[in-house]
Amino acid sequence: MSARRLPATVTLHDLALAPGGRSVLAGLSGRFMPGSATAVLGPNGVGKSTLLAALAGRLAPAAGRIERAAGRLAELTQADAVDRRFPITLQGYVATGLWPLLGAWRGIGVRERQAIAQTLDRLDLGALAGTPLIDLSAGQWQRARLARLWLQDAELLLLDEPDTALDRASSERLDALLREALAVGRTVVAVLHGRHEPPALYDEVLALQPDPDGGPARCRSWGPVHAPTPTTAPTPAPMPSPATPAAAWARAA
Ligand SMILES: Nc1ncnc2c1ncn2[C@@H]1O[C@H](COP(=O)(O)OP(=O)(O)OP(=O)(O)O)[C@@H](O)[C@H]1O
Repeated sequence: MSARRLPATVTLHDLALAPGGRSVLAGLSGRFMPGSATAVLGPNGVGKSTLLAALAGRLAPAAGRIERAAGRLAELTQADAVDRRFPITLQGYVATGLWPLLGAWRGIGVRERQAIAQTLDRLDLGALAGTPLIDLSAGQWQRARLARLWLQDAELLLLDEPDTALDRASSERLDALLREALAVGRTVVAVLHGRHEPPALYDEVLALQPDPDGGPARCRSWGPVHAPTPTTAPTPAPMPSPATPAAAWARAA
């Protein structure tokens, strides 16, 4: 992964989203900073994937706006959103991740072949390079999708359930890749369905909560996973409310 001069910063300004005309999310304001990994948490149907669709530019805001400063994006949609009956090998599929970098007319050269081979190795897919997509297990397919995402070398990584179907070893490989991306200033936003606490590599949590009156969901909290340690605190005061956004979400669930 190459370092880039133009990191991606994404700012939400009073964002409202209404897929299919249904008001799902409203009043969302905040910023995803370069080098940060944000976990988007919240109960089923609250609008996590909808938010990701908007960040990816697949869904226009119903109100407010999304400001994206520089950088390219790569997106991992939910696993079942892609039809893999298309007759192509795993390697051929992963190689399509290079299209945004190569443009329509440049062919794949030696350097690109090396990048593909290295990426397949990093996700333990080298032995499966010639396998048709349809023959992959769920976990192998998820790793193939991650390999394609990784090859895109994008500044903003949008991930919907990145650890779906991954065993422990594969999850660790994914974490290593994401840590590498964060170390060179990439911005990671991941929807983590059914989780109350994000894995360790996430440093920010955006927790969404449904509206009790049936209106659009809103932001419950958005901030660092670990609250800053006070430098001078002789007597710890009782905490009436949760200390971290993740704790807030866990308490609400
Ligand atoms: N195109 C659409 N038309 C109408 N409603 C939609 C559309 N897309 C999403 N929704 C609705 O928006 C709400 C939020 O869906 P979304 O998939 O974003 O939730 P989620 O938080 O990702 O849920 P889960 O954790 O179950 O995947 C749901 O009620 C869903 O039915």
